[in-house]
Amino acid sequence: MSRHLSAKKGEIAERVLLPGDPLRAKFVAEQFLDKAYCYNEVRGMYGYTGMYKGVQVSVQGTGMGNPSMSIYGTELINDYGAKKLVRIGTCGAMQKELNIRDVILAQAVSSDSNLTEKIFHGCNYSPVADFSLLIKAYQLAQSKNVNVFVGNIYNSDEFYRETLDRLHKFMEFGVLAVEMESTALYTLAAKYGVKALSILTVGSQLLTNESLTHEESEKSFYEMVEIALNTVIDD
Ligand SMILES: O=P(O)(O)O[C@H]1O[C@H](CO)[C@@H](O)[C@H]1O
Ligand SMILES: O=c1cc[nH]c(=O)[nH]1
Repeated sequence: MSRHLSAKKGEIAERVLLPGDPLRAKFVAEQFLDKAYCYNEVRGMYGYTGMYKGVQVSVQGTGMGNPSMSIYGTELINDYGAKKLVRIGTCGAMQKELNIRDVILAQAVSSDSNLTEKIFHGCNYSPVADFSLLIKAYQLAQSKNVNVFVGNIYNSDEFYRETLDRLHKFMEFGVLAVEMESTALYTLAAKYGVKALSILTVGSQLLTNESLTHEESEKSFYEMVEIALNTVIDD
């Protein structure tokens, strides 16, 4: 057991998928994993372990935002020995060529969070994806003809913003999309010497105000989840 997870030692796999929404964890376990069992219900943050193509994989909800991701990520790595962590999230698209349901691989993360400044004594730090996971996910996406984009994303501590100025500045510099957990994930992975990648499905297009409903969202994750699972089981 850890502070926020009730799994016993050995109940969580070294390969873990990380959706923000705990119900997405349940959905992935039910739709994609064999012999899945729920190892965590603490705070309703569901976590499951099962088998995918004969390999043990876990899927753990992380909640929203860097602080919540930091808690679950730290415990998964430190208390349970997670080695490959792949976020399966949603994001808001910030470039016009991106459409709802497109898939983004977050190569690098820009942020308005001061999480890394605190760690690095006021200096900038660039959280980046693990290259071996990134290239594998990209090749899988290409082989399945998924509309995939690779690049810089915007990690934010705000969902509802006082001003759109910062968002527009990131758009101007080609940043693909906004989400709320990848700074914490990539920075933790670097700290502990494990592998991490964020794969995101476009759930809303900020330039047109189009967005998926909750019901539509669930069905839109198949491509992202298949890419994530096949990436994480690869050695
Ligand atoms: O769909 P998830 O993985 O939660 O990701 C995105 O959705 C949430 C905001 O609605 C934030 O957590 C953001 O990062
Ligand atoms: O974090 C997020 C996710 C989707 N859309 C946003 O505007 N922000």
